[in-house]
Amino acid sequence: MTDPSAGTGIDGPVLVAIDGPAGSGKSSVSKQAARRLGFGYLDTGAAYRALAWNALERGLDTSDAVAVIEAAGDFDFAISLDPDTYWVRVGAVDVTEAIREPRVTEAVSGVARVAAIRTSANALFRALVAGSGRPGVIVEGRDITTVVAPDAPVRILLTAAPEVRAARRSAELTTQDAAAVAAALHRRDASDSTVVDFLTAAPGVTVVDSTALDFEQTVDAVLDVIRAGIPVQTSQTGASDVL
Ligand SMILES: Nc1ncnc2c1ncn2[C@@H]1O[C@H](COP(=O)(O)OP(=O)(O)OP(=O)(O)O)[C@@H](O)[C@H]1O
Ligand SMILES: Nc1ccn([C@@H]2O[C@H](COP(=O)(O)O)[C@@H](O)[C@H]2O)c(=O)n1
Repeated sequence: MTDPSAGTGIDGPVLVAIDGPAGSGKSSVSKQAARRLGFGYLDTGAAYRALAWNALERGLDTSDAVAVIEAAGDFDFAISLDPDTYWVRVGAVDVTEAIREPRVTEAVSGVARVAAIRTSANALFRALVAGSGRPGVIVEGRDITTVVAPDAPVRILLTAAPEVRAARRSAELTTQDAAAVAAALHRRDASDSTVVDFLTAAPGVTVVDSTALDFEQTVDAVLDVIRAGIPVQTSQTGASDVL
């Protein structure tokens, strides 16, 4: 069930929803756009990754829904919404780097396919936005435009051609074989897209295709969509303008 006020900005921060496949630029572009707006930034994939990390640390089978639910039982998750100081913690452990390890990336889809986990995660995401203390939060993931915040005033599907996404990811992971990196990325998209649809834009969702754009051009394209969608008070007369 969705919170009827989620994303409207009436009772809390404005929510900007961004979805897209692996390597489309969701986290890097959202983080930079949030900085430019003074907004918070919420990386929802980090929650699924941290839970996968927790399960692996405990030696649990991440393809077993019962084991995954067990791992979620004492899961003490915390994340920064500050785009300038990003961190992720499980209990006292800083897992910001550890959740990017290939073993976690391989396991995360198994964790994310468990319906009970998704329900709890979505409630957590809405609570984090509501308590952010920011005028707005850019929330990125796979089902933000459709499930977490379908009523958000700005909803974007950020995409790029599969070979371009694979090349960008491969450029980050220079110690790994490029073909293996591309195969892992496409395998994860195939698995994740059986659970939620982030490859086609739902009605009302704006597509930003970064295939032919560089990073800054993509940030600007996303900011254009946000500014077009969010009216804010800019004068003491109460006149409405855009960011
Ligand atoms: N328009 C762009 N042009 C060039 N490089 C880009 C562009 N957008 C993003 N990148 C780079 O592509 C890589 C992947 O981006 P990022 O990690 O933000 O993707 P993502 O969608 O969050 O991926 P994942 O879902 O796997 O976490 C990063 O190195 C980022 O700097
Ligand atoms: N809204 C979301 C966000 C993420 N997932 C799952 O988490 C994995 C990691 O996400 P990244 O954005 O860090 O790559 C992703 O592969 C999905 O399995 C999700 O299901 N819903």
